Amino acid sequence: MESSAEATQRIARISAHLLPPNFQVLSFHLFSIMEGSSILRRADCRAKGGAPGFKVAILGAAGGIGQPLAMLMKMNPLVSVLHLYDVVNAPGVTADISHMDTGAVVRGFLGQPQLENALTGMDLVIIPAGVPRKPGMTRDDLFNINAGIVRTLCEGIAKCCPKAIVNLISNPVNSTVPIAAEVFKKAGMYDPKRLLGVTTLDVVRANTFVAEVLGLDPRQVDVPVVGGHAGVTILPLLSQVKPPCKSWTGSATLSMAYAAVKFADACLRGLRGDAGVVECAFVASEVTELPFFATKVRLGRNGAEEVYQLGPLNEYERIGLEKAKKELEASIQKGVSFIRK
Ligand SMILES: NC(=O)c1ccc[n+]([C@@H]2O[C@H](COP(=O)([O-])OP(=O)(O)OC[C@H]3O[C@@H](n4cnc5c(N)ncnc54)[C@H](O)[C@@H]3O)[C@@H](O)[C@H]2O)c1
Ligand SMILES: O=C(O)C[C@H](O)C(=O)O
Repeated sequence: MESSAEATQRIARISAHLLPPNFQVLSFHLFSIMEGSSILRRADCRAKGGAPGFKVAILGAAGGIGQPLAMLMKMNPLVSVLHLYDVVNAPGVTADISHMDTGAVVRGFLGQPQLENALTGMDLVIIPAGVPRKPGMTRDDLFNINAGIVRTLCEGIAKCCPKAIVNLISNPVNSTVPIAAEVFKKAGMYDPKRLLGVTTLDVVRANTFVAEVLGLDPRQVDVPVVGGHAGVTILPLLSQVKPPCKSWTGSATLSMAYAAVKFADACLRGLRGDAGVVECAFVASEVTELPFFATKVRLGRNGAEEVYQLGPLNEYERIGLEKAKKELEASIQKGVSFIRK
């Protein structure tokens, strides 16, 4: 094993050659920023000496969502360490992202044997791992493959970072969140506040569409989207749009990465202790008779510290709510049975 003095000398040697022709040499070394390499220990030093921040892992980091999500999290000043895990292509994505001259230290982890190292010590785990829909499929069609993937990843979280906040993106969210909850219950570490299904894309879309209709900047618009994340369970409460108004394919990856970062950033601000951080999320809930439901939640040091009520609904929304609850109940049950069976 290389000593830290030797590592320092080696890095100094590399730095001395920081001229364009020598970028090949530098790249060679940077491309070894995978677990177990000597560069990793340098990364550890930077993490300790660098600006304080949170440790974040992305599981499924080489995918359509994972890659732009990793890029955006590397740009987030609240992140000090970024772990990128996938069953394919993690080394290449890690090398690529690590070249960005922002503060977060990036480390890559490839395949199941490295899952535990990827998760150990993490404050926030974001999960976009699993298969996406193809044309003609429903999100529920993904259940058979993604349920097993989410179970395995959550078993790792239960073992290695049981206090982490979990942002679950993998579809069908209406079932994968209950699956995660059951895995955590089995492991005896379930904290409902720390498990959040990411429904931010629905909010981001609703804000954008409503802003377009109203001729506003989407950043000025706030549309609560409640229920769940599939078909009729996605219920935008247009009667509660702010500012108030009188009228009114394949799988997303880039807008989803944006939405995931928006939500993850809110979780990190909550962890930091910022006041008044509120987002919609699919969480354990008593707002309806169902055990999970998406509404606005207040994010704090412990995750979803307060789950808000639905507020007044108009007639159209009340009918939508009943339809949403019926489908949601079946999806939740399906997830629970997958683990309890
Ligand atoms: N919650 C939402 O709003 C929302 C929005 C868009 C997509 N999604 C869902 O997110 C998931 C990912 O979508 P995508 O477009 O990035 O898919 P993708 O196929 O491009 O990427 C998925 C990644 O997961 C990895 N993966 C597969 N099995 C894994 C395992 N066991 N451990 C770790 N990584 C594993 C794959 O190697 C791949 O890199 C899909 O289920 C999709 O339906 C959710
Ligand atoms: O629709 C999908 O399959 C992906 C995602 O859930 C979305 O809302 O775009």
